Amino acid sequence: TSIMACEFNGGVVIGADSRSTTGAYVANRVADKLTKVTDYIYCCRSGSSADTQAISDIVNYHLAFHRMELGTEPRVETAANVFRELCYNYRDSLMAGILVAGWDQYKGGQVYSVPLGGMCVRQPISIGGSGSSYIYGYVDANYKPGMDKEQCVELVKNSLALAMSRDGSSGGVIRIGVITENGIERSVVMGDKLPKF
Ligand SMILES: C#CCCCC(=O)N[C@@H](Cc1ccccc1)C(=O)N[C@@H](CC(C)C)B(O)O
Repeated sequence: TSIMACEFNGGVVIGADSRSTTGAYVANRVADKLTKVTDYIYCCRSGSSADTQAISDIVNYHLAFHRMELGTEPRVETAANVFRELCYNYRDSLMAGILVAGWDQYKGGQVYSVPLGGMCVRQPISIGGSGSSYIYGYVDANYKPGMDKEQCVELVKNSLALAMSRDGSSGGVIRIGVITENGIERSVVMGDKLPKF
């Protein structure tokens, strides 16, 4: 898996490849790793498909309940803390590297990384999954604070395309999500349209 999330003024851009593997076998070439938590909060999943599906279902349930009690949309930080609580408390039983990203009325666009051990840290830009190993240098060299939505989309597409070209566990299409106060706008970059380097 190759996943990425990037903050911009007014929202976040999330992206993922679409390959699910069992060893070298491609179990699914059109997997959807961008998973809804609330209308304004999504997560990018890497690691065990089963574990990350189970975790995101539980978080979705908790936040739906919290939203009813609260009477307004939950904070992105709250969603990240529910992921962290689960990923930390059951760290010996899980294989889940999750990026939590979304928009709320208090702090706008936010990205929180919840890697394998169950820590939680906010980052303006974050990458994850097996493919991320190949693009740390590219992301460090090309990320600048204060990028707008279009620049973030461009960086996410180029970064994931590079990771997908080198990582055998990543491939397929690039799924993109842009989350703002208006909700999410999804798009897909097909194999023949991937940025070529
Ligand atoms: C059996 C079976 C199907 C296993 C599917 C399955 O979880 N594949 C995993 C790799 C993995 C992990 C842990 C145990 C085994 C196999 C996979 O493709 N993970 C991708 C993300 C998920 C959300 C699709 B990515 O991280 O590469």
